Amino acid sequence: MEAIDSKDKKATILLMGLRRSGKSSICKVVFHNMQPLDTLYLESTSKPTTETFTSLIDLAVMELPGQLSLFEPSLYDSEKIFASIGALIYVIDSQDEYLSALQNLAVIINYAYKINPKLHIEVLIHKIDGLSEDFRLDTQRDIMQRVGDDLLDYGLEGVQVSFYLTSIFDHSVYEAFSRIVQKLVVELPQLENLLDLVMQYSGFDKVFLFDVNSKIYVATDSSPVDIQTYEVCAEFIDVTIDLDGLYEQSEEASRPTKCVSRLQSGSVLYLHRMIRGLALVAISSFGKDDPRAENPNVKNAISIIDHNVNVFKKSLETMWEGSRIR
Ligand SMILES: Nc1nc2c(ncn2[C@@H]2O[C@H](COP(=O)(O)OP(=O)(O)OP(=O)(O)O)[C@@H](O)[C@H]2O)c(=O)[nH]1
Repeated sequence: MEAIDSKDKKATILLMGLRRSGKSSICKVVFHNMQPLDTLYLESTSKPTTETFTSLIDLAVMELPGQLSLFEPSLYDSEKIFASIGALIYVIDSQDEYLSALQNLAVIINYAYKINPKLHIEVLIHKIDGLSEDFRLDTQRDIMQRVGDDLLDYGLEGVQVSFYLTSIFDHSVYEAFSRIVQKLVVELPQLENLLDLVMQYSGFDKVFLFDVNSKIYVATDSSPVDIQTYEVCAEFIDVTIDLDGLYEQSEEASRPTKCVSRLQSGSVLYLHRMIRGLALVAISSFGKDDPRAENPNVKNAISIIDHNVNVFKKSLETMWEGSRIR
């Protein structure tokens, strides 16, 4: 198992949960663009596996199979792993009876927190596609209450745990991963400030800094994220970027670095490739009747936007040079 060295700018997220809770499916869908329905036939994972991806920070997502006992000394050194990870994601199958998962989670938090009190603990209440709207919220409330009670029993009432409702059949799992990854990016506040400036000076309504391959956004401006806007921007990446060749250095120079598209609704989508597999994707939601949409000056505006975005790209390069992981 790889040790984590902060000088390598690498952060590790550990993915845990009972058998069949959905861990492999989440990894395949988010990091390998697998179609959600194809996960139905995934074999149960029997050994710890690690996915790595290069982004603003290098990330490793390590999956521990649910069938293993947590502290299986022959397979891995759990103390070393917990000491080195940045975040623990625990996946709970919300369509199944989840009391044993909650007991397992409490044991893990108790163990992990003692080794690594700075650890971010993140709980995915997963497979919510099978639950009605009302039932989703009831389930979330029930799980949060029970986890709170369990932590109290362990004398761990100060431990922060975050909860997300997720499914691989919509964008909720990307949204959850985005928020978790952002917790590991030390420069997030500076990035947010810079993106606010880009937005303000370029007339955008929303700006994301995406990891192109996974569609996780590693930063966004400070306005709230609306899931539909996220979807439109994420799909724009698919339309404009040939994923297969993205990281091929030899062709790097010949690839277009930018794409602008006007939707029927009048909205303008803008994508500009950055460093390390990242892309800035922004949207200006001009309504159909908005005179700005028909304005011939939109073209002039684009060159101003290009300039602003290039300034942002330079700042990003400088930031990357000096970056560390949390
Ligand atoms: N309805 C629904 N099913 C899901 C979702 N995510 C995963 N599944 C299904 O859950 C089943 C188990 O998923 P896996 O990804 O193999 O679970 P795992 O946690 O990796 O299991 P182990 O390898 O045994 O530890 C598969 O049939 C998936 O198709 C989801 O969001 N919604």
